Amino acid sequence: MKRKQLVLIGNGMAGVRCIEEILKIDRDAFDITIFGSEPYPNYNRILLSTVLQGDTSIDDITMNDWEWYRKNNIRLFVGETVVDIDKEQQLVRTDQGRTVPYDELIIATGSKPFILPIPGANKKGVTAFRDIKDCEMMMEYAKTYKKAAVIGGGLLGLEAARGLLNLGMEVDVIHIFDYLMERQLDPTASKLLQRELEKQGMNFLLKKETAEIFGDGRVEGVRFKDGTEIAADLVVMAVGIRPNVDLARESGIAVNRGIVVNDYLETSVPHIYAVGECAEHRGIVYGLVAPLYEQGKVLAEAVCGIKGRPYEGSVVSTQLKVSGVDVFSAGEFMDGEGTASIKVYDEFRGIYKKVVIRDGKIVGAVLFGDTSEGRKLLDMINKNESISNSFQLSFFQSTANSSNKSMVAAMADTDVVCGCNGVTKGTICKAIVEHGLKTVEEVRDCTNASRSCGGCKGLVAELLEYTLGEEFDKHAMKETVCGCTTLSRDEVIAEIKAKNLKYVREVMNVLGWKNEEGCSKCRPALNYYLSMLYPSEYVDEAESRFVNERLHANIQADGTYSVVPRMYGGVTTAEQLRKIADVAEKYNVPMIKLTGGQRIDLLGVKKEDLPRIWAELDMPSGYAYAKALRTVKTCVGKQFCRFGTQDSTKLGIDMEKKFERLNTPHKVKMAVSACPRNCAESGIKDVGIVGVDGGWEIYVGGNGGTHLRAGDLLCTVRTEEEVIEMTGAFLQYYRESANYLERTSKWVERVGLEHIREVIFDQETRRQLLDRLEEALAATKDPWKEIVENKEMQEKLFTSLQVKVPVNR
Ligand SMILES: Cc1cc2nc3c(=O)[nH]c(=O)nc-3n(C[C@H](O)[C@H](O)[C@H](O)COP(=O)(O)OP(=O)(O)OC[C@H]3O[C@@H](n4cnc5c(N)ncnc54)[C@H](O)[C@@H]3O)c2cc1C
Ligand SMILES: NC(=O)c1ccc[n+]([C@@H]2O[C@H](COP(=O)([O-])OP(=O)(O)OC[C@H]3O[C@@H](n4cnc5c(N)ncnc54)[C@H](O)[C@@H]3O)[C@@H](O)[C@H]2O)c1
Ligand code: SF4
Ligand code: FES
Repeated sequence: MKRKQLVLIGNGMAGVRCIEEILKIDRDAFDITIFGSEPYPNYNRILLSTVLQGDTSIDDITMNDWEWYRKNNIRLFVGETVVDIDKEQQLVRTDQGRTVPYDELIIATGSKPFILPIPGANKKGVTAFRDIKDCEMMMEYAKTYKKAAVIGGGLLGLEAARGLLNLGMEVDVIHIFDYLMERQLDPTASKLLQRELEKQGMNFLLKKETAEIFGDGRVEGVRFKDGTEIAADLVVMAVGIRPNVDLARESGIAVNRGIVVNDYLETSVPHIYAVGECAEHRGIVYGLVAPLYEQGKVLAEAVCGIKGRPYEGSVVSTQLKVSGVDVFSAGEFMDGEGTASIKVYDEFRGIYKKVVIRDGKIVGAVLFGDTSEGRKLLDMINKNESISNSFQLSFFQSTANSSNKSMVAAMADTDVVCGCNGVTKGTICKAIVEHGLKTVEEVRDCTNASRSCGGCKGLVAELLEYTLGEEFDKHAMKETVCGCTTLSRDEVIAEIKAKNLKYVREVMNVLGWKNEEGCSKCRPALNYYLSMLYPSEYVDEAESRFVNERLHANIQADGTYSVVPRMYGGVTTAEQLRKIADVAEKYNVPMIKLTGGQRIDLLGVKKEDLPRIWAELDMPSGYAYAKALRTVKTCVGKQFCRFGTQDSTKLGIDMEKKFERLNTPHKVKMAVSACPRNCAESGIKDVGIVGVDGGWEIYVGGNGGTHLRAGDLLCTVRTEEEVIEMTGAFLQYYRESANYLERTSKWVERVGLEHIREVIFDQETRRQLLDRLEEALAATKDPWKEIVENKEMQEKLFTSLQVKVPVNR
């Protein structure tokens, strides 16, 4: 039988979850096509706050990697926007001129951030906080600028403000009301929250209405309606969202605030459904994932022809993702006509709890300082439970004893543990026992619990401990390579050595990978570990690499690439500059830019032009895309600078020539300055060299990125040869003992400087490290040259159009 055509518009959290539910019901019912305007596979938008706060990286928030789409035979078009729905012919058209027919169509276009219509709102330096692009822009700005203003003291504004503080900025939060988060908190809880956030370093401007954002081209400040103003280099607008309904409205589908849907998520047009933040159900548009996932479940059944349980609306609860702050809010949290409330306020410990009661039933709650009862309260609201005397007693008692250690034991099987995904204690415990789950990641992959905001991870871990007893510690405390295995990095490496495994697939097969294809986390990691262990015999598996490394160029936001040729020590010649200029002119390169690492970057290059450009440049790859040595930045040094005590340029060039092309767990940046004035910024590099009288200081583990860290002084040596020797031993030890994707800054902190010193100061160990380093260096080749000389590789990599491999910067 011919499969029906299912099209999803919007590759976001709600739409893709609905597709997952459909696949669970009947994986063969549809040919599925998904369009997404953003250039990524489905990612966890919620965790952008965590990315900005520095607790996770953009690379780690992918929810469904490219492989998932491939395995489920889903045609995915990213960076492509649907611009028209022809409901008569049942077709969608995209901005790339593509036309796709549908039998069933799901609209999941989410929301657009609301941008205040005030003068200056389009200035450089003003951003919303909605997607990866916004998040990256803020992280980039924080490297250069100091003062941030966040407009909007709601959930998003406060999470953004915390992130910007973590990035080293001074943050003013501008809020229109006289207390924060008025949509979730009552004034008492809000004031406690404000006090806590002020302690963390936020500054609040309450009851302020923004009139204008001023600045000459770029943002310089914010002016208010009362005539006052503040300075700002970055302005983040977090004043709410608006459902993204233009496409539906223009296509003649009934739209109110959102796309109007019934209890089966059907719109006014047959065969067209809407789900997520773009949908309006019974007059309500939701902006949190829990209700959107509930909608997705009902819609999946409806699309598959099962008219089961209808969607009847949700009671929402929220928690703020700011460390050190526990706030919870659910349902009707403000006192009103016909309600009474119970309040507990422990001013000394900063704990406030309130439940709102109507007709003897709990209809809402606000908790601050101790949110352990949040889930229980939400459950009671959802189940319409009457308030009992025992509840009242426990409500008062738990303030005095707010430990939730024994909480999981006391929970009923029907109690919800993961609010975002609606997963109960009973479901989790059953899955742990039936599937032999041992880690939080395994529980997540099996039940979805903890897959969204991650706020329930602690409870899931406690449930594991409760269910597994002693067995838990052994497994769960260990960081596994990824969810495909229960083995840690060290265990995998030990097994590879012991069993003499030589290929990525072999490792996955022999070590019992749960997902036989692996995932975007483990495949590049295994590829690296194998190349590190067998440098001269291992054949690199390009398909296990991220797209940048596979194509030897950095993919840009618009799908073009950048080309950075190697310029040893940041030194160039007239001849090289002429070649670069010629190439840039011939291939219409839209931007030529100097990088922070003293290189020249040709931006906006078409993929198919890459091999010709490399051939014509005839310069080595600058590895600006790789987990390898990127650049050695140098200061002018004693040759020209009157303060210079050493020849930093020569040493920088020597170091770059020595270590170029060396594969490392993450990118490595170096710098050489010829005196402590440190013009090459040696203090914030993975390896930073500083000239001092009679020698060189070697600093390690510095980082100038999101996690700013000054390098630690490893040692002081006399000669350039010793610098290269110590650096080589340090790099090799890092290669051998760091986790894949662990920067030296994190690695040095994890293993400790003293330990690194003990290892590399020991002469015999150092000699062995250097021998292994030489073996690895001997096996490297310049990748650009290799491709220029190999027509088959050019054909395979640069002329086929669809390369869908993981992106990682
Ligand atoms: C920083 C941040 C933190 C958050 N934290 C939480 C939290 O802690 N808890 C919580 O529950 N919720 C949180 N949210 C809200 C949550 O992320 C959203 O509710 C959820 O992502 C909405 O899912 P959606 O699929 O409806 O929309 P989206 O995830 O926005 O997906 C819609 C997608 O459709 C694409 N699209 C739009 N129009 C078209 C078109 N015409 N053609 C093709 N593609 C199109 C968009 O580009 C977008 O990628 C947070 C949101 C942000 C921004
Ligand atoms: N932890 C979480 O659950 C979480 C975190 C981030 C975002 N989100 C979701 O993302 C969406 C967007 O969040 P949001 O905080 O932007 O929306 P929101 O509507 O919840 O809050 C916006 C806030 O901005 C304030 N505001 C409006 N106009 C203003 C102005 N001119 N000046 C100053 N303040 C003004 C409002 O009073 C309100 O408190 C929401 O759906 C939210 O639920 C949830
Ligand atoms: S670091 Fe010292 S030697 Fe190098 S350029 Fe700066 S002042 Fe001159
Ligand atoms: S509560 Fe958000 S992921 Fe479980």
